[in-house]
Amino acid sequence: MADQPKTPLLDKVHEPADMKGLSARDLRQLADELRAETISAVSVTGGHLGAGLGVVELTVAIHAVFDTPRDKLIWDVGHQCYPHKILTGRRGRIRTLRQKDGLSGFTKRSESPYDPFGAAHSSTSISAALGLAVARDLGGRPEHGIGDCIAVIGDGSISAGMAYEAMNNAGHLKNRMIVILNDNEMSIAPPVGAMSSYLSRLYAGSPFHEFKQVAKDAVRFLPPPLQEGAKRAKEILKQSVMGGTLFEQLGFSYLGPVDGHDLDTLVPLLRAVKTHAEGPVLIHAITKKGKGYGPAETSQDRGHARAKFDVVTGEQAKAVSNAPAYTKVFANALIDEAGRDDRIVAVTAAMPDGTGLNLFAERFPDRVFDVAIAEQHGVTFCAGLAAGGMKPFCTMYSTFLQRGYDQVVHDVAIQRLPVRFAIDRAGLVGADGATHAGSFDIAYLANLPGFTVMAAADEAELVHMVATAAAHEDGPIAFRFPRGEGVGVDMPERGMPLEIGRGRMIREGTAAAILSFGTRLSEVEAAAERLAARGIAVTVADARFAKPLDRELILRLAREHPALITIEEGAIGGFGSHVAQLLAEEGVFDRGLKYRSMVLPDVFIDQASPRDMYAVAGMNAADIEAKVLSVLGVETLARRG
Ligand SMILES: Cc1ncc(C[n+]2csc(CCOP(=O)(O)OP(=O)(O)O)c2C)c(N)n1
Ligand SMILES: CC(=O)[C@@H](O)[C@H](O)COP(=O)(O)O
Ligand SMILES: [Mg+2]
Repeated sequence: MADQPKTPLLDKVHEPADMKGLSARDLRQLADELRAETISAVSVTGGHLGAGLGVVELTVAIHAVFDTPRDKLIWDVGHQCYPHKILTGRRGRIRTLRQKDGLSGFTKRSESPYDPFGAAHSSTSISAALGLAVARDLGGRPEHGIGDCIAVIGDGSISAGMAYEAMNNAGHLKNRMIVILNDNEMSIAPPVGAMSSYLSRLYAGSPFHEFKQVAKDAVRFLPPPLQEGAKRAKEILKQSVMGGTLFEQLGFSYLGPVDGHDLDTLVPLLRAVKTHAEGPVLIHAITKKGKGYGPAETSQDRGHARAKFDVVTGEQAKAVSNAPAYTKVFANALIDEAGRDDRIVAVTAAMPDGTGLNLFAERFPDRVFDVAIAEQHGVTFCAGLAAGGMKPFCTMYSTFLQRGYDQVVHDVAIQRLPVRFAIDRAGLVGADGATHAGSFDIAYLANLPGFTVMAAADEAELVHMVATAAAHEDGPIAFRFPRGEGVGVDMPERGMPLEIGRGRMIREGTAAAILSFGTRLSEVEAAAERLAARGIAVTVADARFAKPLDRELILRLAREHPALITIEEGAIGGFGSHVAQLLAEEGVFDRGLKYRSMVLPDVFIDQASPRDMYAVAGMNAADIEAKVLSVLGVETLARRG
């Protein structure tokens, strides 16, 4: 009989409880519909596509077998959580993903009880799941009724040290918890490191296909359906012949590798684990990043991140700006410097493309190192490189450098080693929201003795700062620049080292002085134009350095103006705080200077466009104009947008 048209199932699944009665066939259909919905949604919103497509079956199986939200499901990184969000009551909002007032692109506690732990930075899920499991076993508050604790972590994310710290502890504590290793042999780029090779050997060396056959065969002899899961799963548990894996040595029961797309294997296996597991269990699932969508499966990054795209062709919407991206400007400047200095090497923590070091690698394949998701190691690796006479450029997003901060202090700053920190994604980054904001690096670096801290005001300045860093041997030096495109200034032929601790004048006025650190300068100049139209002439200067400060420039601005305003794309405790400290110590405030420091507000700002996020932060041109007017006591009409 011709296949009957299938009744859509996804429309009937508003929460995981609606999945409990579904047959194996239904679950397979639900997975197909969920995959299609994920592709459709991301084609409209843009975002992380490949990872979510790779866990569609895992998502269906976990929510079918376990009792979320009482059972706690924690997604590592969380970039793969869109199918999870669709199945957990957020399908109606899934097309608001990563937009102002929309759904977060990662898991988020405040968004849903099905998100028991937020993420976005990698390798935290096992620690969090273990914490929840121990809280459960200690009798945590009843309303927190905690059942099973399940961490889903990728092969890239399990390369980070924090994952081993967690497994080391889990194997010691022995509380029941479940780790699902989602092994798709991809990080953002192809994975690197011995761990990745080990996982491949586990997969290659296992009776994977016999394993599948055993699972399939077991179905034929199964007793009545109610015994289905238990019997088959016992077979599967017994078949896990991979004794002696690293994970078992750490105290985990290791199951797998299993086909992470085969629901007929996954569901009984998870049922068996749910019924029989004692202590920590690790299930090694083999999946495909981008699974089920050709343009993702066949792309180099397997569809890791996508702009809005045409579902049929996979064609992505193009960025409109014609100014060069800061990341590309940085990469080309570093390549230029490295062509003249063979001591220059570059280090990334699993972000070769995002940092532009993929371009550097094309020119200097032996002078770039991808240390995997291992920022702590990456920083101290650079310290070792510097101690060995090299000129290492530790190239990390501001937010991810946070992961290696003790290494910055202990291994770089105290030893005053000349590590160069190329800090990309400084300031507010847009769709990735609060977890990826580069808000704190000024504060956490400029307070370190011997550190030199710079911020590029535009793409030309960035070229000069790369040259300055390359030439700087007297201790560690950092330069920061934002995500996205430059302002379209003329570009220099080559970078020229800046005089350390020297800012630059942009325009002269008398009413007030605005001292900018970083790329808010373009907004400051726009504000100055608005003020000039009001007959208020302000001085504008670019500080270039948060450390060492340009004392002469700052004291002169303070002396020659009734008001001084600083601005930076960072939280309190950074550039403006250091200027205030200087002015206070020099007694300038005693002489009545009006001083204001414009910094990011003391809140975590949710995702929106960078412009909208800076509007929330009160740091666009209109806000700067208003700040000057208020400091000068000029009453204003309601502020124009
Ligand atoms: C601490 C940290 N460093 C870097 C990143 C950037 N990042 C996001 S996803 C990803 C790769 C994750 O690979 P894997 O865990 O295998 O997940 P997959 O994308 O393959 O599903 C990286 C490096 C991050 N989120 N957190
Ligand atoms: C999930 C994750 O952490 C990365 O994919 C990050 O979103 C990349 O950020 P950019 O898009 O700024 O490179
Ligand atoms: Mg992976």
